[in-house]
Amino acid sequence: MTKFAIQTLNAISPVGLQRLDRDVFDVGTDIRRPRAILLRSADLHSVEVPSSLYAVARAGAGTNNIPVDRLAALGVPVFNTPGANANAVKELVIAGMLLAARNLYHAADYTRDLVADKHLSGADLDKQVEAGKKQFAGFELPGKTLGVIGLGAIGVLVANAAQSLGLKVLGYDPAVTVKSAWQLSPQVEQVASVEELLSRSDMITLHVPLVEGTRGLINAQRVALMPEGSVVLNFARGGVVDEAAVLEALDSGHLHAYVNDFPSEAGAIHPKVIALPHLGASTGEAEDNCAVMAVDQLSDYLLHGNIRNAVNFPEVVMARTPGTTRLGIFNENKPNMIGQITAALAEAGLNVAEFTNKSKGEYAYTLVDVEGEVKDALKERILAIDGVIRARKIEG
Ligand SMILES: NC(=O)C1=CN([C@@H]2O[C@H](COP(=O)(O)OP(=O)(O)OC[C@H]3O[C@@H](n4cnc5c(N)ncnc54)[C@H](O)[C@@H]3O)[C@@H](O)[C@H]2O)C=CC1
Ligand SMILES: O=C(O)C(=O)COP(=O)(O)O
Repeated sequence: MTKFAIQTLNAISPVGLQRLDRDVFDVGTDIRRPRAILLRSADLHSVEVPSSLYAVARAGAGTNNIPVDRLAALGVPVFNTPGANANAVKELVIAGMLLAARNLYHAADYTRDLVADKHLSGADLDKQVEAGKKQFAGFELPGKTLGVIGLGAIGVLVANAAQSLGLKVLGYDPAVTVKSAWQLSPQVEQVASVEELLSRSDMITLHVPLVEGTRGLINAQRVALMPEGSVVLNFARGGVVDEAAVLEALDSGHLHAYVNDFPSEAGAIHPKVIALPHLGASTGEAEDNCAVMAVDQLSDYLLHGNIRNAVNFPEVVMARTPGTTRLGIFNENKPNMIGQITAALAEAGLNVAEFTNKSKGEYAYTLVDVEGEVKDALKERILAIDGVIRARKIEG
């Protein structure tokens, strides 16, 4: 059997990689015609998609670094790992709230300077510590209001944690899932608009994907709605915030701080910005969780054609029927596709043992287990059906 070649474009946790049986998979950075790409934040937009490619797996949540639509049109699923790094981000958001509320970043700089630059020690150091501390006096979290925009895997954890720290929590998500709604603390108040959330929050935190609809979500008009002295936390993506508008509001004193995970040239050196080097998912635990989930989903797809957690195709999982050959077929979501596919199978004299088809947006995916030999001519016949994008024969 030819091995599946998997190219890794970022450091992926060995806890995940070791789940790939090396008798079945070749794994490395230097693979020329990969069947699959396994990555974190590497930018795939500028990379030519190799014709050999069957799948892309993102060990993480955000897929804005991947040409998801272009790959869907080629019948290439893009997997991600929903929730696998959510706790790591939640903890950093809580840390970010405290950094801003207690002015910790500047306070630590102040004490370092007393020793490193001013060379103070002993009683002189104690004196300056006590004299300087008043400029860093902050505020406490209980009683303050946190607005959470995006109540998915991360937003729900942040909302619940903030609630248990004594904050009043407002949430906004126009497409909240049933799963999120079940997990969300009943004390979190859902508001009807971003505007309402902004005008009632002392701090806001963003947990939406970067897509066309969320680019520049926090802009000058919306910043103006926030109360004087409020804080913006952005652990989603840089592009969700119009940073120039936020910097202006920091300069005018309207905003107190901007804590984010996506440094820009202007932001990184601004005195009221705390810019971290994209650390949200950088814990051993999150890296292991994401790698395990990405690897398991990817190998299940390569070996069995099952699709779980693809952002561009529906969830299609079917147990293998012993003694059959499996076909995985991607097609446009339009009428009479199933009829034409099953007609082609019947013409070839093949009996269908199991069949499942699901659609998501513009595309659909079929898994079918057939009894008898699947000849190349049948695959060609299926590929010739108008609207079929890709067909793959998966041996048992
Ligand atoms: N800083 C970091 O290292 C990390 C950043 N992220 C970022 O966080 C994002 C969210 O991650 P998850 O919570 O795991 O994703 P998720 O898919 O579970 O949740 C996203 C939520 O945003 C909602 N949403 C979409 N558009 C919206 C809008 N216009 N207004 C309000 N809500 C909207 C969706 O309905 C969904 O409930 C990722 O897409 C990624 O960009 C994720 C992990 C680590
Ligand atoms: O999962 C995400 O969306 C992240 O932003 C984490 O990115 P990373 O895997 O740390 O490069």
